[in-house]
Amino acid sequence: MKSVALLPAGSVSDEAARHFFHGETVAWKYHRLISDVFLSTVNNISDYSIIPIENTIEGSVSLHMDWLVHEVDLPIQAEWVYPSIQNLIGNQAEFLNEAGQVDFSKIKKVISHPVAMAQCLQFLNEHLPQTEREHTSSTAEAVKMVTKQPGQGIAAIGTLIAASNNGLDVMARSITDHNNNFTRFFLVGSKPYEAKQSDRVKTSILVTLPEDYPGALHQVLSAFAWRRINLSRIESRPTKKKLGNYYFYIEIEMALDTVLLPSALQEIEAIGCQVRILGSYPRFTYEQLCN
Ligand SMILES: O=C(O)C(=O)C[C@]1(C(=O)O)C=C[C@@H](O)C=C1
Repeated sequence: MKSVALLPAGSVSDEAARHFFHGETVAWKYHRLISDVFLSTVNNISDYSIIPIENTIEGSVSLHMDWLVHEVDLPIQAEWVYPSIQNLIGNQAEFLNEAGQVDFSKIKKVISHPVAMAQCLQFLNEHLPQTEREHTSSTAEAVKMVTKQPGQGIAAIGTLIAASNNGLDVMARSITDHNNNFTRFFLVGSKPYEAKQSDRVKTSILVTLPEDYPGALHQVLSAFAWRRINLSRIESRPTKKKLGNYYFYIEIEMALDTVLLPSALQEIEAIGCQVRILGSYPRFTYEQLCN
């Protein structure tokens, strides 16, 4: 049986994990903090960790990217996407007006994970413009905190499962800025994930340029361009060693052992760049996992 570390029960990660591992027997290891999710696999307590890495509305989850790159050396073994559906959750009785309807102006504070909150800004700005906002380590943690502080006027943004697990009401459903809101998850760990196959394979690399000289990034990209290798994402992030020094995180739409890719990477190393392979892994669409 596989053991898998992830954010708490009722988080979006939990929903996404159950969708990905549907039909497999898994021992779930829940952790409050993403650092502990990573460390569980680093310390061989779990086979894999589940990491939310990118969101349609919010973009990269920087804290998680930084852990993946700077703090651990855990290869990416799979990628999948899952819809992030967020809801406004609380004890409805606290916020009713005389007509028996929920009056959002009675809410004193809204709490949630910063990425989840950022996905609901239009709703918050329209319905709760003056309300204090506070961040938590996950959406599940936010919903749990509401039950620990009854009568304080606190509402949380989180999943339907978290509302039902904690006996709370859903006061507004599906409040993200648009409905086509997905989060991309990585499965990381040292064991290859072989239970499901996909014909779509990706490779993630980090490229560090030797120094800041004109055309350096152009040279890197041209190694892929003339070989007609498709890139699906490129992002610069600070190396954290010197202000103004960056590495490039690049996702390539092919497996590492595909004919042209090793020579492209050799060419990039030959111009003085450092290349680190973060993983070559199957990717699964939402629809693929639903079938
Ligand atoms: O807090 C949760 O529910 C999480 O699973 C974390 C997380 C994230 O870090 O991106 C995952 C998906 C949602 O987009 C919002 C938050």
